[in-house]
Amino acid sequence: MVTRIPVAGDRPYDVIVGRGLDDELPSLIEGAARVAVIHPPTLRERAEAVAKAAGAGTAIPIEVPDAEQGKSVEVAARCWDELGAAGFTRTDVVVGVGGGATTDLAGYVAAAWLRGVRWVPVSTSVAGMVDAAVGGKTAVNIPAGKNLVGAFHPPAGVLCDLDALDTLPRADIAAGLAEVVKGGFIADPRILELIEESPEAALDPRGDVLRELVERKIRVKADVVGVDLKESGLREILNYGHTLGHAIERREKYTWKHGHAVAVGMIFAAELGRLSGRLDDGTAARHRAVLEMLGLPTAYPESAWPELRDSMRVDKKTRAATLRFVVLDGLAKPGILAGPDDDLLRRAFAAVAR
Ligand SMILES: NC(=O)c1ccc[n+]([C@@H]2O[C@H](COP(=O)([O-])OP(=O)(O)OC[C@H]3O[C@@H](n4cnc5c(N)ncnc54)[C@H](O)[C@@H]3O)[C@@H](O)[C@H]2O)c1
Ligand SMILES: O=C(O)C(=O)C[C@@H](O)[C@H](O)[C@H](O)COP(=O)(O)O
Ligand SMILES: [Zn+2]
Repeated sequence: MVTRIPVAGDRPYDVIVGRGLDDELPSLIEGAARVAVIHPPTLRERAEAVAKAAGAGTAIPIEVPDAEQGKSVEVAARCWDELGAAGFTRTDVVVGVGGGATTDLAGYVAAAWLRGVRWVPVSTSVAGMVDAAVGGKTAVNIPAGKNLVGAFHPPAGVLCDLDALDTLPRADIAAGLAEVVKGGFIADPRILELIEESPEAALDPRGDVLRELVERKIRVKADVVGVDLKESGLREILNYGHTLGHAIERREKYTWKHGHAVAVGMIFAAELGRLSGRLDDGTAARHRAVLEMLGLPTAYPESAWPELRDSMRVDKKTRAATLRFVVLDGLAKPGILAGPDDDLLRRAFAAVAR
């Protein structure tokens, strides 16, 4: 069974979820003479299969470092050199095969090449399928922070082949579920119930529960990015837990999984909402409970606070000197908390400090 989830916008596209989806690729790359297949070493075989499925176009395999190591200006520049050497034109297509880090890189390579060529994420991780591959946010990291250089560049279509999850380590399935939990708190509480009913089923890559969670979270994201691609308002809700999360990732030099940092960041954000009188105690406590069920981290060293506090200044939601956080006014009622004072921030951090 194949599910097609439409994403609206100037150039609408589908997120395709199912098993054995390689036959879907040719229609997404129609008219391309060249197809650059950007992938990390862990997914070389999968990338070869995708290159074969691309059919008529000449495949240009581009192997990049794994995970966040690949999300750099230097790696992007190497990809552009390879596109230049291959004579890559505006009718050619970039395909990213991998998790969220690889598809963020591939999308950015496509966004900047000739000022924007088509791209297709073939997503192979939970975080990639439910979040990174959908919505056209592409980026690389720089020393000043996470995703600080990038572009909004929607894909031509997204392939989420659930068979890929068979080889995804359990820790990465759980980390991807942190983004699914985010979708539960900001928009679709049924997601939380499904995980609470059976965390084991949620983590099983062959089961129906994980598929339902993946599809539900994609719908949450599609509904938001379909009306606010460039994050001029509504889209900010997808950043729940990310203000602190990105600061943790930067402090850990990107050795922490993104979903782990977002898990800690969501508990902090829930506490910010609670302490500012906007979120009830029960919903705040539910954050820790559901994230713990999935084995996700819920604490971070207390001594890191001054550095994290500084790092949060470069968050993209900041306006002038005013820090802005996504908080909840109740379950599935996201809002913005602008300019909380330092004492409130520190007290909220106490909820995760160890
Ligand atoms: N653009 C967006 O809107 C958006 C949304 C969410 C996350 N992100 C980004 O996505 C990244 C996190 O995503 P991620 O967790 O997928 O990261 P990732 O790409 O680093 O993948 C995690 C690990 O899983 C491995 N992997 C991926 N698929 C596999 C498979 N099928 N089998 C075996 N191993 C596999 C990768 O090689 C890597 O080691 C972060 O960089 C985050 O900033 C972007
Ligand atoms: O799509 C969005 O918008 C998000 O914020 C989704 C996040 O899960 C994702 O990690 C995104 O890359 C963060 O964006 P950033 O603008 O804070 O870098
Ligand atoms: Zn994220």
